[in-house]
Amino acid sequence: MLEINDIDVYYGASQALKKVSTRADKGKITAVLGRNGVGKTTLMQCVAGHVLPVDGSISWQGKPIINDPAHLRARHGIAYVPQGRQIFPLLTVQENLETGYACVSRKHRVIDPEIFDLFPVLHDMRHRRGGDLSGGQQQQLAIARALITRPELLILDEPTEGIQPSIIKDIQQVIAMLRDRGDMAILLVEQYFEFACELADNFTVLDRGEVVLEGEKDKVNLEQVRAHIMV
Ligand SMILES: Nc1ncnc2c1ncn2[C@@H]1O[C@H](COP(=O)(O)OP(=O)(O)OP(=O)(O)O)[C@@H](O)[C@H]1O
Repeated sequence: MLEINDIDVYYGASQALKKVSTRADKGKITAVLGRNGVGKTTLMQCVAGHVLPVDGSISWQGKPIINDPAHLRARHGIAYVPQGRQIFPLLTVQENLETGYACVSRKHRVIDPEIFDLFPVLHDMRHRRGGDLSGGQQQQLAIARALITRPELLILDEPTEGIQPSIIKDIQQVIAMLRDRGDMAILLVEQYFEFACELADNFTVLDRGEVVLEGEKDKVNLEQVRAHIMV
């Protein structure tokens, strides 16, 4: 579904990604792992359309998208939950969710009750401001906002960062459930090895902008994967 081949990215003279390739398939989770600053977010931003590689290709559902702007990719089913969540603190939970409407046709501009089934706390807090939510609740809101767009590719950039363990478990269950539905590909950036390991079907491990390990979970050496993300 999503295929990334040999992409190179530069920030000025500094090369952030070197010939990076990976893929994401329907009903599967590809975990992108690596230490701080190795290029994980840059890779996600290339898929979402916020960073333009100088070389290589990205195709989504068989079509090249590298020149498509971010809003078009969102309309074509690619949803990005950025690192740090980036919810709107002064908008209510309901209004934050409604910002996702921009990517969908008029008839789909409703909040699917399933979203509140997945995240009941958001229903209870729907009239509260986003900024009043805990970090974990904000992460749930950011994922829910992405789901409003009915994505077929969900990009999650470090969803466990700064979140208390009980909510991490809830988020893990939701991500597993979305995968198991079988109609969505998921790209998951993580530094928390156990979380990634429980969820991943495939791994892509980056180090200094390069893929140093990749493969299906039952074929890669998990201790090697772990070693690459230990500080
Ligand atoms: N906008 C930018 N301008 C210049 N350099 C950048 C920019 N964004 C990222 N970088 C640099 O590119 C490299 C990769 O950064 P990136 O954020 O993609 O890594 P990461 O693996 O996601 O790190 P983290 O886990 O800390 O989020 C780093 O050296 C970073 O300093």
